[in-house]
Amino acid sequence: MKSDVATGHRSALDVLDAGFADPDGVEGRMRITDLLISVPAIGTTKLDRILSDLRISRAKRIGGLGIHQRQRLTAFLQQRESTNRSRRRSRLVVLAGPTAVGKGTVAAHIRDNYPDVLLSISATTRAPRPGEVDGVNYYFVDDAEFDRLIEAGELLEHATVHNSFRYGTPRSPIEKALSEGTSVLLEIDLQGARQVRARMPEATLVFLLPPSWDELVRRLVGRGTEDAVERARRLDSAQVELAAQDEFDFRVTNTTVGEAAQEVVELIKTRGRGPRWAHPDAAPTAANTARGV
Ligand SMILES: Nc1nc2c(ncn2[C@@H]2O[C@H](COP(=O)(O)OP(=O)(O)O)[C@@H](O)[C@H]2O)c(=O)[nH]1
Ligand SMILES: Nc1ncnc2c1ncn2[C@@H]1O[C@H](COP(=O)(O)OP(=O)(O)O)[C@@H](O)[C@H]1O
Repeated sequence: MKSDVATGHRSALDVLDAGFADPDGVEGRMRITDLLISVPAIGTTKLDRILSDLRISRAKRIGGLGIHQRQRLTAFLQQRESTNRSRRRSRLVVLAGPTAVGKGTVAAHIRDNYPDVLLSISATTRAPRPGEVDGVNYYFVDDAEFDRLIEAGELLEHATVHNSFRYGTPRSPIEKALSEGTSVLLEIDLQGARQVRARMPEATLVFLLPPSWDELVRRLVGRGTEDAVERARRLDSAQVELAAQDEFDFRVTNTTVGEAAQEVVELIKTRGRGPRWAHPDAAPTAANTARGV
């Protein structure tokens, strides 16, 4: 664990400024090596490389730096602080759950009402439905293009869903958004959620639950997009999918779309990671954990 005794809980930039202002004071006499080692994620290995890049010798103290060395060190620490700030703010959140629970509906509500969250647009080999727009709902591609995306490493995850078409998450828009401090929501199936967990353990996984089994069946029938045989098949997989809910960090019940969307957005904005690391208050509450499903 890093000790911040040397910097007294202040940021390294504050200590640097104090050292420049008073070269003979405590900060001015502080060694550059001690200052840099107090910065999170800088260890002895990185230290030498950073000092060499900044063209500062190990023996230097803050007060003894030349003007150009000061400028280079200040720019380096500013850049580091701003990168850390954006990393802290942005989250990758995966929303999954059984068929017809309302994943698409809740995700669309978030896209339309919370513009600061980026809803990832998947690539798929299925044909567009009436009203669906390429590049808005999905990137509609053929099998050859899907193979190319996989081979080029352009998909963060991909899976064949409901035994029929292939779906995958384009990697680069997500990496760009996260590096700019924008949170990203993926609405994907269970296989995809597991792949994301394996590849990006820092992602937050949210499982959307129906208020009851009967309501799930009503929604599937009410949507009217599958025939009776396909509905029966999907309900079988829904049983299997519901059994996986404990793999997820949080569970949100989709009783009303607006409230479920709001709960997901609150998880995006306030929870960095799952309960393994989060504050105890972050544990799912009785209110958002469905019973008897
Ligand atoms: N693994 C994975 N699943 C996805 C992706 N995009 C969508 N899905 C899932 O594919 C399933 C089918 O979605 P869709 O074609 O919109 O059909 P619908 O759910 O029957 O309306 C849903 O369970 C989505 O969560 C993706 O990029 N990766
Ligand atoms: N909170 C809700 N209350 C009532 N109906 C809902 C709710 N959320 C979604 N639905 C309806 O349930 C059906 C399935 O939703 P959909 O978003 O297509 O599910 P999924 O993407 O999980 O397969 C749709 O007809 C949708 O309008």
